[in-house]
Amino acid sequence: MELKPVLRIQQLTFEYASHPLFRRFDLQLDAGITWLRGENGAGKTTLLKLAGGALTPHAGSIALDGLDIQAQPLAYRLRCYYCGGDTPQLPWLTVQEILDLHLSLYPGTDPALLDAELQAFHLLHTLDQPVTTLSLGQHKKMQLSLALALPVRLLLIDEPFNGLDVDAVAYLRRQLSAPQRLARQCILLTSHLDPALPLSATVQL
Ligand SMILES: Nc1ncnc2c1ncn2[C@@H]1O[C@H](COP(=O)(O)OP(=O)(O)OP(=O)(O)O)[C@@H](O)[C@H]1O
Repeated sequence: MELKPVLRIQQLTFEYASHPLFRRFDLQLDAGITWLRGENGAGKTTLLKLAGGALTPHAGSIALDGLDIQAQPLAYRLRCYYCGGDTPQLPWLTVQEILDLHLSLYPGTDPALLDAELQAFHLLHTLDQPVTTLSLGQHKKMQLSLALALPVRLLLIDEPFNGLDVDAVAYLRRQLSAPQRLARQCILLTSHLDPALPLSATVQL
């Protein structure tokens, strides 16, 4: 019996006004980690945003476990999380409020697991701070805590190790390499350096 890919991108076309980036682009990913490589400007972040539903394809289809991103956008997005390291989109919220928002957006998340991730990243003392007062590295750690705790099928992580301190890099590497995680999750990550993780595939743009 043929196994269906977790993520299936078919005939994807997307361009910014001045940049045709993807023309009839195909990609199929199974569970495990895929390293997305490419020079600056190749379109790595754009592809993560397309797969995460933050950008809409101009043509073609993207499906996660058979759920089409355009036909079933809510069901699709419940199954994926995009960790982009961007600045906060709701800057008036505290860290705790951002986390609570995600807990309600993603039913089935174990709050104790999220707490454990926050503890491992030394963020528990920041919960009552406005999210804008986090340092860049702390903000990344907050997003990564969510990435590790949310029960999603597809994890999209832009440059996971950029800006992290040495302990956090080691911790993240251990968590991403856990065999139970690799068996159930499809993780697509970008990195200019070898991520030193157990990879299922490498995709060069
Ligand atoms: N909002 C936008 N409007 C217009 N062009 C954009 C926009 N965002 C990105 N681009 C362009 O699209 C191209 C791909 O950008 P993208 O951020 O996806 O590249 P990348 O491979 O992630 O690069 P890097 O390795 O530098 O992070 C670049 O040429 C960039 O200038």
